[in-house]
Amino acid sequence: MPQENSYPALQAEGLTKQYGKRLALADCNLNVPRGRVVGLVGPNGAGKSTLLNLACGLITPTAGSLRVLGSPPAANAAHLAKVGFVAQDTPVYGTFTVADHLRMGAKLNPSWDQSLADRRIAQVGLNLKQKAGRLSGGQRAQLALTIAAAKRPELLIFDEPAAALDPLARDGFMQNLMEFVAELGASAILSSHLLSDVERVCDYLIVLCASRVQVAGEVKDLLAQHYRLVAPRGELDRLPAEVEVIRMQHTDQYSRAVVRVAGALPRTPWSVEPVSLEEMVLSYMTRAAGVSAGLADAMAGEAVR
Ligand SMILES: Nc1ncnc2c1ncn2[C@@H]1O[C@H](COP(=O)(O)OP(=O)(O)OP(=O)(O)O)[C@@H](O)[C@H]1O
Repeated sequence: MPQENSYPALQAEGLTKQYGKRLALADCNLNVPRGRVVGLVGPNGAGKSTLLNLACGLITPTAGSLRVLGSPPAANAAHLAKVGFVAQDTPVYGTFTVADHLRMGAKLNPSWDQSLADRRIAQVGLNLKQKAGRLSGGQRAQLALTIAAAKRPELLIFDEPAAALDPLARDGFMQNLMEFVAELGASAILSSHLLSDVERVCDYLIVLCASRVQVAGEVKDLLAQHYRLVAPRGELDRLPAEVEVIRMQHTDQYSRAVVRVAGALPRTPWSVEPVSLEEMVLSYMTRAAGVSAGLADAMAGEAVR
């Protein structure tokens, strides 16, 4: 039997979720190691919340399997204590004070760390006597993060944690999140539309589009495997088989391709440039959306360099 610590944070095989006839997640395979901060990105309706809700055991799969920290989601009380979840709307009890929330957290969680909770509440300047219903969106998010972290979970799951926050509050929230993860020695998964946040805090990436995992892996490995090729128009039409074209764009004179190569890029006479995380993610999203790159670029008024 492998040691419990050797289990991945998240392992999905053929994971599928349908709501009635609507397919929200289709045949997803994932193997996310522990100790990572995972960015889950994808357009609206891609299936991100569905995947996170499955991981928390709030909903069950239609087919396939999912293991979280080596067990089925929410397998038992001990497993529930290992996972901290902050839902999309950072729900709090409006008539409860901040102190009430901490007391409730302490009662419900056997591994509750009161000193961590007190310290964080003081750091982010929350008033213990204030009713949670009167907190701003950013303060609510900080309270929800504090409660999730004071459980001292092994895995923190956030569904768009910073969506409602202004840039300054978001910056502080992301900083706090990184500190928590480092302090707890935990793994974290956060869904986000904000690729700059993902770039800043995540070392593992999952791109989910049209209900399917388009690409997943360590950010540094993915960035090392993707390139932008620029060549006279038409010259990129016959690339070697080991070069996977993720996105191709054309102008009258030039072609530009974002490609993935598992090993070394074969020698080419063309311009080879690194891609940013944003360009890589957008390339997968465009491919998944089945949008003709030329049409999309024409609509966006984008010029090929
Ligand atoms: N409870 C539900 N009942 C029926 N359909 C649902 C339900 N929840 C989600 N869906 C559908 O499943 C698909 C995936 O939704 P999901 O909320 O997982 O996407 P998402 O990537 O989190 O989107 P967003 O970025 O907009 O939050 C969508 O088509 C959505 O309409």
